[in-house]
Amino acid sequence: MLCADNITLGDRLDGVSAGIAPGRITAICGPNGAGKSSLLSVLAGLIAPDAGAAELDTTPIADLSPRARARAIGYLPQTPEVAWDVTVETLVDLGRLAWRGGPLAKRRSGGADDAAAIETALDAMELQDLRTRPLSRLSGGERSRALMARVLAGAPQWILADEPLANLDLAHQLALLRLLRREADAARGVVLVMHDLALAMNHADEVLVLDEGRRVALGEPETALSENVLREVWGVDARWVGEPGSRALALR
Ligand SMILES: Nc1ncnc2c1ncn2[C@@H]1O[C@H](COP(=O)(O)OP(=O)(O)OP(=O)(O)O)[C@@H](O)[C@H]1O
Repeated sequence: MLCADNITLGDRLDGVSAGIAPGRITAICGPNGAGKSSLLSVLAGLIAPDAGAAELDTTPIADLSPRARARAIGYLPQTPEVAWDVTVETLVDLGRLAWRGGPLAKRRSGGADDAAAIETALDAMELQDLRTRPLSRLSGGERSRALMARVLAGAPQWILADEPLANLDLAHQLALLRLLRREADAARGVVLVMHDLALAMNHADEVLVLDEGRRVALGEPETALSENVLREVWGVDARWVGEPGSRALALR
């Protein structure tokens, strides 16, 4: 269980509590500036809150060693930028760092587990043809897929991804959603910041809605993203059409 316990962070988050279970896809939704990325960063252990705590299976995330945290939680940032212009396969290889022990020389070249995890991640994100390409010569969506492959290569127990679908075309969006569903079915935790409310409605098991740093709703998509919530939080008058699982938003 990944828990936000009364998290406060400046004027970005105001006493947010939420228990997130593994084996499910949880979407974090809300308007621009609502605090979604801030909460995801706190849950990933990248930002220390001013008050409250993020906990993984009752252990404060701040108490985990960097290596234990990196093995448990894979984090995909919102912006697909990378400091070094490495190749796709080098980037994905970096996702294995937390699994390499021993002296530096050994850490530089991975073993069979590393190689298998890297190949699986490259396959999953359809990056084999681009593996030797430097990141500076990729499109935005390709770079996003490479960053997601780095997360997958680490085989984390939890995947925390900030708008992982934003730069992807429709086919790659659906492929990634299928992959994340398989991860959840394998009892891993999947937490996604999502702006596309129809994708959240149709693919998430649970939705946490934030507004102005506060939790507004947490529950099944049909409840957390009800037409009332859309009106109150987003100020949008819309109705859900279609069947559960294939809902679309119609503006009034
Ligand atoms: N590093 C920072 N220091 C201080 N305030 C920040 C920082 N990053 C973001 N903020 C502010 O905190 C609030 C929440 O930002 P956050 O990025 O968490 O929102 P978000 O819900 O992810 O928004 P978006 O949908 O635009 O990505 C915003 O008002 C933002 O201006």
